[in-house]
Amino acid sequence: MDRGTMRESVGWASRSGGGGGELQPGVGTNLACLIPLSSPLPSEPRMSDESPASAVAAPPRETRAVRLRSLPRRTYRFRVLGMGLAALPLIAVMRELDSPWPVWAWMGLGCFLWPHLAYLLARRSADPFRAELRNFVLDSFFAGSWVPLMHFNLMPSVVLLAVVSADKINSGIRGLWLRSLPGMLLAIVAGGLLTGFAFAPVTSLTVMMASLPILVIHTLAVSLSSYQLVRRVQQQNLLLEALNQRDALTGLDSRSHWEEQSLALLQRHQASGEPATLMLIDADRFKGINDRYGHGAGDDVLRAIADLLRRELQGVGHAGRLGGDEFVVALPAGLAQARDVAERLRGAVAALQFARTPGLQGSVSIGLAPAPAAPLGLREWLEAADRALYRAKHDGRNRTAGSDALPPLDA
Ligand SMILES: Nc1nc2c(ncn2[C@@H]2O[C@H](COP(=O)(O)OP(=O)(O)OP(=O)(O)O)[C@@H](O)[C@H]2O)c(=O)[nH]1
Repeated sequence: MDRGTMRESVGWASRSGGGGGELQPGVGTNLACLIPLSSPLPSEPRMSDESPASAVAAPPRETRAVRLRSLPRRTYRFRVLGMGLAALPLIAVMRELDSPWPVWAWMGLGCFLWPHLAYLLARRSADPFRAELRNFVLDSFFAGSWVPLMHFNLMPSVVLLAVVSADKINSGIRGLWLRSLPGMLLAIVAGGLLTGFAFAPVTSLTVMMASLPILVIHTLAVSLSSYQLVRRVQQQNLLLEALNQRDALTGLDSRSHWEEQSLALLQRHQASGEPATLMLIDADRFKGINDRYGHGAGDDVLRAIADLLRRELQGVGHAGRLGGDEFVVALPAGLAQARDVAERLRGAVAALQFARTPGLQGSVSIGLAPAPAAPLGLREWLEAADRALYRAKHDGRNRTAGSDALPPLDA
């Protein structure tokens, strides 16, 4: 390995390089879905690709498939409820207008039949998610058509249009609101032509009362769903943060988390003289272990080294995996104490036995460097430890060496 190659990125880049959404619609509060769905709806694949959240691992295919299949079922009861509530102001206005039977039939179709029909259509579709999107657009069409049929009665018209629009936006599905707009406008114009654009905007107290349930329940449902979404995002952020701080294979600090912790130690050292030594640990001839015993056995060795590190450190210092077969520890200790720790660790690694891989033996080389004085930083500290590690490798491996500013340590 070329130890002369210094690393980048806060001073370093891993030598071996190893070790290293979609926008989830938050709610189904469509007029058809007044109550938030218990879990986020899956979004369209194309949309998810564009979303910044797609950087986060997408759910496994099976989970997505199950969600897609279950979407119509989850939407169904909310569509039944939402359309049912919309029927209240509609009936109140139609009674006042003494509407003809086709208007009643249209209301009955939209409010009471459509939710069941939509469910059947989506369930029978080869692509239930897209079928549900079409259903959402048709929900808007119904809402739009009811406005002229109510002769533009102000309060229920505004409530229905606002609710149905808010639901599209609130669904989190990009473009859904815009896509449903033409259908809604078309329905308003078509209904207007049928009624001769009859205009009676004054809302009676009865109609106002009948409009309240959908208004109140919708507002509460949107608030609740937003609350749930925010909570879920908060929890996922915490989870992501925790994952970012850990190396997946060994459970030690991830590189970035280790850098944060160690920088703090270095700063304390430079501010108050707190002792600090860096320990850079590299598995010897690790490529050979992989080649001979397989990557699984190599992983076992890395995990075992990490376990020994944890046991040795007992929570003192910051141990991380820089990447590949390289570990690093920032110890709040002087060089002599750090050397003791390093030697114990080295001996323990050399004595490792692997039940699953008899004959497998590992060893590590370790470079030590005391913390540099200001203004030198983490980069320089790591470089000093890297030079020491280079010497340990060069002198035959399975040994500990001090940085070039120090007298060499015995193996
Ligand atoms: N099993 C396993 N191998 C890894 C992992 N990450 C990197 N490696 C391998 O670790 C090896 C590291 O080899 P090098 O550091 O280049 O050299 P080496 O064989 O250890 O030799 P010296 O360090 O000079 O003693 C490479 O073959 C990588 O493919 C990992 O997470 N698991």
